[in-house]
Amino acid sequence: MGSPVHRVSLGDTWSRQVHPDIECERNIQSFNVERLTNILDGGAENTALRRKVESIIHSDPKCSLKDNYFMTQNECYEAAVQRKFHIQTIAKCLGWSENSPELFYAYRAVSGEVALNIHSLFLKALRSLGSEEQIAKWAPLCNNLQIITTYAQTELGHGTYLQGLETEATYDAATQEFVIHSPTMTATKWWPGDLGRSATHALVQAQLICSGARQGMHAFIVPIRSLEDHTPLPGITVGDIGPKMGFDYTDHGFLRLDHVRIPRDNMLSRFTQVLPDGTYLKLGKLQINYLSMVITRVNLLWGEILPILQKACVIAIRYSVIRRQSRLRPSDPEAKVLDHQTQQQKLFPQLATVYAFHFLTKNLLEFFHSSYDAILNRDFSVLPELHALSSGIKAMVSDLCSWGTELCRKACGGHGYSKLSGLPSLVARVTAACTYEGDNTVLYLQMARFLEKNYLLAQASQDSTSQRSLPQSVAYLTAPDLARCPAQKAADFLHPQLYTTAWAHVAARLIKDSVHHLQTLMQSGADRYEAWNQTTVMHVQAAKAHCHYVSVKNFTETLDKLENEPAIQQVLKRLCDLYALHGILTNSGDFLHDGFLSGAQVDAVRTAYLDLLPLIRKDAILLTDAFDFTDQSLNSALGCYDGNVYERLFEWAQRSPTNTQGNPAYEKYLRPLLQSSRAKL
Ligand SMILES: CCCCCCCCCCCCC/C=C/C(=O)SCCNC(=O)CCNC(=O)[C@H](O)C(C)(C)COP(=O)(O)OP(=O)(O)OC[C@H]1O[C@@H](n2cnc3c(N)ncnc32)[C@H](O)[C@@H]1OP(=O)(O)O
Ligand SMILES: Cc1cc2nc3c(=O)[nH]c(=O)nc-3n(C[C@H](O)[C@H](O)[C@H](O)COP(=O)(O)OP(=O)(O)OC[C@H]3O[C@@H](n4cnc5c(N)ncnc54)[C@H](O)[C@@H]3O)c2cc1C
Repeated sequence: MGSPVHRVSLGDTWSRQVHPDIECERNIQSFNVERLTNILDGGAENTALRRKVESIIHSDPKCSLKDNYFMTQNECYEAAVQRKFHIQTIAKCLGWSENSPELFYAYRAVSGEVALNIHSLFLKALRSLGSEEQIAKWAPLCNNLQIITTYAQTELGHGTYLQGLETEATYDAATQEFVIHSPTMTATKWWPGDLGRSATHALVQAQLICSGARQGMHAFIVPIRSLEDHTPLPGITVGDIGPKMGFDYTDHGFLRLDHVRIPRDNMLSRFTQVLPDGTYLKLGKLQINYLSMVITRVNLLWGEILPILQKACVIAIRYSVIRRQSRLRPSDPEAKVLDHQTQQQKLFPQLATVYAFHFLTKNLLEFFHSSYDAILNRDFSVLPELHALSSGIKAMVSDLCSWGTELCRKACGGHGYSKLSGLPSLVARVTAACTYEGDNTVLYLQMARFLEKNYLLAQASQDSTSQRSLPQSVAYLTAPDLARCPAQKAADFLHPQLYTTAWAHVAARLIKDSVHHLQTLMQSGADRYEAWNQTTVMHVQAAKAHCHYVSVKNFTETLDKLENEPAIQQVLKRLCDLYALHGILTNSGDFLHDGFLSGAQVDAVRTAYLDLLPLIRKDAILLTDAFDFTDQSLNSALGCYDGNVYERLFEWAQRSPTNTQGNPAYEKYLRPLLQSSRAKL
């Protein structure tokens, strides 16, 4: 079972012996961990390929994350550039192409801690918004790192409201050029990754001005630094935005453009074009230029956000079987902290959530891949649903991953506050995901707008004879609804059909209430804009409930597909039950509000939920092992596979420069202070 040699991978003294307190957790396996790893990887061949790539990356010391926690911002950035450079060299030698699974696994092995991440997001934007000629010209330059690129959209004054971006791209028909200009201080681009110190080219999102009119946000490729000596080109002011909460390895930057001229061909023109005489052509809605954000949201969920909570769960749960604190009975030895019910209540919902989100994100990726070619070929029919789902799911997953990662950190007590646990940097990193690629509230509201439209369509079709089919994710809005939950005892709440229906009921009711409230305000004289703002709190609540429903339904459907794996199906069903019931308990007011659940039924939900905790407890370590993170990529003194927490924490602390570089403050201040007070003693 598994590959312990692969997992016991740090190669330090402590790795040779697995701590008995974690070893015994692995002695009785109620399911095949390796098989679950294969399922998570999407097949045994992917697991094998991933491990092969990991062993290549981990055998190169230049790719190591070992000393990261002791580095300054500058050192982190330099090390991340070095890792990027080495991975690129390895990829070239071994023929790993852009978007290959090998490259994806290589970045996973180094925990994504490489420079030039936005370079890959630029490439995705180029491939979605650029014409075939533009892709043929720019993609090879990017792939060979002949140019380094960034995605420069956000400005000092605006990030969310893209119609408010101030950077201008004015077409000059006389020279067939665009003049890119930052007219105000607030038009300064602010935040783009890889911009501060690395990028030679920026994909600048700017207001197109041509044919005498402002045409909205469009994407332009702008050279910003010399390819000879990396100095800023004429008209460019560029630099780093300074210290941040995290992401020390990324050089987030600022950019001001002073009437910078670029050729007409540098406007990405798959869906919109400016002809030589300045005529403007557009396919579909202007918001098609937002397509690159849809793509990035989906990809970041899978590649960046989800693994953070997975790792946090691995670290916190492994640590919680080593850490002993207090006695459950006076005569017992001290208990593993994971045996305290409250510790299980903190950690197991996070574990269940991250499994739910794994399958949810996988499904979203599949939906994205099945729609993407059609969109590129100008069939925009699925775009509204894809945009709504990617917005709402990005918001829910990043919100709950952020919440869950912080909870895992706190669940490790004092040691969770040490950077050496790995948890503080995970928290700092995942928190950013609630903001980048769209602030979560704003994204929930995009989902809410889609729900409102489809609710009204559902109503209209119920009132008429012709049935209109709704997008699949909102089809439940036309399904018959139960007014009361039929459950009579705790065990009834372990039926996926029952809790999925409960979530559908609550989501549909919250959508209905928010839309009706909006309409009531409008009927009483408020205009749509005012009425919308007065109901946004309700819309966000409805959007959250809908996303929760989608995730519960998706988890139950995933279980159905595992009928050939009964042991794995059983262990995942417990997580699915826990995920759904935990959601009901934390939002019980919404279920009680219209009498769908009674107080007694909520008590029964709690009983069912609490009964699941000890069942999950038995498999907890195995469920975290199944993610199959290497010790190098976890980079945590608390979370290693072997469980030798204290030895490693002690040894890693010795490496701190504060212990090896002497103490200048002693010479300057402490010695004089101590010596002067000694004279008085
Ligand atoms: C790759 C694997 C992993 C690699 C690892 C990498 C690690 C790297 C780690 C971190 C990387 C971070 C990178 C971060 C990058 C960024 O943050 S880039 C900047 C991102 N910025 C945003 O996301 C801005 C958010 N704002 C918006 O999206 C929009 O402005 C808005 C909120 C949608 C509002 O726009 P507006 O023009 O006002 O539109 P509306 O009036 O609200 O809507 C009009 C209609 O358009 C539809 N619509 C809106 N957006 C889209 C879209 N994206 N796609 C399709 N359709 C869209 C909307 O639904 C409306 O439709 P109708 O209702 O039918 O009219
Ligand atoms: C780590 C990191 C990396 C980033 N990388 C990039 C990058 O590579 N390229 C790039 O271009 N940008 C990047 N960004 C910028 C990021 O995309 C924006 O910060 C983000 O889109 C949020 O916009 P904002 O900062 O303007 O927030 P604001 O919109 O100013 O948000 C402030 C508050 O206002 C609320 N609010 C705003 N509008 C509304 C509304 N319509 N309705 C209700 N509430 C509203 C929000 O909910 C929030 O509470 C990055 C940011 C971070 C933190």
